[in-house]
Amino acid sequence: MSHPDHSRPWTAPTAKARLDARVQLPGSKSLTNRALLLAALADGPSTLHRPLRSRDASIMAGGLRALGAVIREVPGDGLFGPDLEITPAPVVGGGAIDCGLAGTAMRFLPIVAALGDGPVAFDGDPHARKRPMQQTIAALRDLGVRVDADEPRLPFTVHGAGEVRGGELTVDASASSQFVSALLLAAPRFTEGLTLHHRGERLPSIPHIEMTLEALRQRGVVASTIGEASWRIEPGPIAPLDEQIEPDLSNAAPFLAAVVAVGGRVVLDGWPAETTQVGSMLPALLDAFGATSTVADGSLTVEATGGAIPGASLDMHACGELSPTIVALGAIASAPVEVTGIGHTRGHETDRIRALIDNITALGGRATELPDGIRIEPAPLTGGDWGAYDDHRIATAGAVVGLRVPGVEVDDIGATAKTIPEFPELWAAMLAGERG
Ligand SMILES: O=C(O)C1=C[C@@H](OP(=O)(O)O)[C@@H](O)[C@H](O)C1
Ligand SMILES: C=C(OP(=O)(O)O)C(=O)O
Repeated sequence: MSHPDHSRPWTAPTAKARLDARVQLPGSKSLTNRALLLAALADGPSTLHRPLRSRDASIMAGGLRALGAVIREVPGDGLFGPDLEITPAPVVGGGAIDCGLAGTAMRFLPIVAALGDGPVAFDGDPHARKRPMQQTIAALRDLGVRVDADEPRLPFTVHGAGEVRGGELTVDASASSQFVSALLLAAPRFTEGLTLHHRGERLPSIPHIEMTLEALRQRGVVASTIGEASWRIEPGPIAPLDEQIEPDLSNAAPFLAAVVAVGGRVVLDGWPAETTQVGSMLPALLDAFGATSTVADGSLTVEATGGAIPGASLDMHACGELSPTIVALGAIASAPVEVTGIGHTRGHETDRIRALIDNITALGGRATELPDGIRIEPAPLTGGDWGAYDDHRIATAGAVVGLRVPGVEVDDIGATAKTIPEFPELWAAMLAGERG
């Protein structure tokens, strides 16, 4: 698929007719980046079929290469690019890793670097330097690993000493579940494994921790939940695995929300029978907005009338990554919509609560900040600028609003390159009613 120049403002297409489309989406970011990391630490080569190809996935692969792994492209079925073959090697230090804006890279890779034998310098995009990192640095220091950091955030240098003993550790993962996942993923390689406890005011995105545990178990690691917010990873080898990556169900959110906005029907192919992705919550979320979702023969079908969008009050602490799309529906709903449990998304690619409120308000909408969320009151919207703030999900939220509001100009649709570089083409194909 070609990638036109998306550096100029992108006028979100307004839907002219009810949808009738079949959509196929690229691989999951969270599954791809876990599979890459575990393959790099495994005791034999692995192949990933249909991995995600995007900025975050390249950053993870590049970081693992800097730490010694050999990752090469091999021919696949070509749906969204080649497959990847990963050959592990002992973790080496001495390099530098640019984490871009990828939370998975900036939280997961420093723990892998600690297994190596020398310094690894970590940095990222300007906004990455604002994302919460103090728990990564504190956890490494508690594990006896030297970290040089002027501030408790990027940039910093991890000094691997060839071994991490592990044992028992407590972290506060209130700001991101990724602090927990990072430690669990590397823990089979700690001499004593790891007993990890979270102690803090909240724990967001628990399904992503489940995804981490499941990815470990699929590779023969003994990984268990031993309390409300405690986990145990036994030390031992990580088995190689040839795996087909599921489509990114979180990136399905705007495509499926489009049905609620416009009416008609979208069929999403490759819907897994079982999954640890938070996108599995989308059918229930969209049904709360009057849609009807059915799963049959490996596809999800979402249908809706395209009439007035009802109000809803949703606690999204488990699936904050889906909240920008749901807030976008709130902006075009006919009754108040409240999304709570998403205070931690202030530390995502941008402060998502601020970005959504500013964008909706700029179009004439009425959105207000709650201690841990957003409330949107119905108001007529007019076209205007929609800032992406380097955030793929804020950019695609603008696309959803633009389905009903003519003249929504997303300033940087290229932000979608973080996890779905094909977004503008796939969006246009859905609106054209193309059958995939
Ligand atoms: O582990 C992962 O792959 C992710 C965990 C979640 O992070 P938070 O717990 O910071 O929300 C999620 O929002 C992010 O997109 C991906
Ligand atoms: C929060 C997200 O990303 P990251 O992995 O950078 O934290 C996201 O994709 O919604």
